[in-house]
Amino acid sequence: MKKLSISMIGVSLDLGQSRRGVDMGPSAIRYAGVVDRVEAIGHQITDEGDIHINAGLQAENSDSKLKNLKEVLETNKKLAEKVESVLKEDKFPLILGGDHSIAIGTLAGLSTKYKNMGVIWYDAHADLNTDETSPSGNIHGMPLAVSIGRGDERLVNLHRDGQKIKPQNIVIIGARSIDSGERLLIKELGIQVYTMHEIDKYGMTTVMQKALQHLEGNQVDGVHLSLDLDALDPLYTPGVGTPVPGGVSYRESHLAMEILEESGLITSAEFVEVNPILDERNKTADVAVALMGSLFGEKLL
Ligand SMILES: NC(=[NH2+])NCCC[C@H](N)C(=O)O
Ligand SMILES: [Mn+2]
Ligand SMILES: [Mn+2]
Repeated sequence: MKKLSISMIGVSLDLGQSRRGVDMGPSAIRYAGVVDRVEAIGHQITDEGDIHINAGLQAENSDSKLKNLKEVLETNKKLAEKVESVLKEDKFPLILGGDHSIAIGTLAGLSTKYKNMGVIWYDAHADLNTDETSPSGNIHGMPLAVSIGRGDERLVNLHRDGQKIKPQNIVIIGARSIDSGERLLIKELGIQVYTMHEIDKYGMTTVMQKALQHLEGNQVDGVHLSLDLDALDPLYTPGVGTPVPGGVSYRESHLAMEILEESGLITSAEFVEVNPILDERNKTADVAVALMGSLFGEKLL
């Protein structure tokens, strides 16, 4: 496997959703041993520290359609700049969340280099809501919509104006909680979604192969993995704010990461939604680091 030079960026933001604590995710993932794990495979990794915002505990604005918009914008702007600068040094960006709203900044930063980027969205949710369709007003349910140019223009135009990724370059894997507005958008744009149904029916190997074939068919110039720990069954990852039963297993997730690694297509990754307050003895961060092991080329033999 190719030796990478990885830049790890923590984003301690929990204001894209309503349950506090996911801002401590980067710290939990560090304690779970990410640096040693990745170095043992033979990669070089630099910890760039955290991007954070000093919002105190007051922030949540409960009846807004875009909760904590100001803080989410500010944090994502900083993240997009950081990702852009890491790419200029030819490093592999590895982003630790934080809630999933940080994908807005990640994808904006990545879009400065990759003009036809593929995205694998490994998640129980589609995160395709806009402020108009969201049942919660939580921005962590909106990052994919924002990145294809839908929703509030302050979010859509973050870092660079307009669309950052093409809807046909998105593959969602593991979905099992999709809101009605998201369902309409998926149908309207023909976004590829492999729900739990397809994973159960065809198996993870077939699903991942189809996902990668689809992206290769589109001649993508890079592939970003955005992995929300709630894609896994809460049995394995209890430390997430929006758990949904009936999820992907631990083994299936390792298999998915191994197939991504074998493809050699992944050019950046983020692991989000680890909430240590809701977790059991850092189990969820441990799973995140184990999956990073497989993604970066750890082998059983
Ligand atoms: N990244 C996540 N965990 N997103 C959960 C989104 C839940 C729901 N669809 C919403 O919009 O509020
Ligand atoms: Mn999710
Ligand atoms: Mn998500």
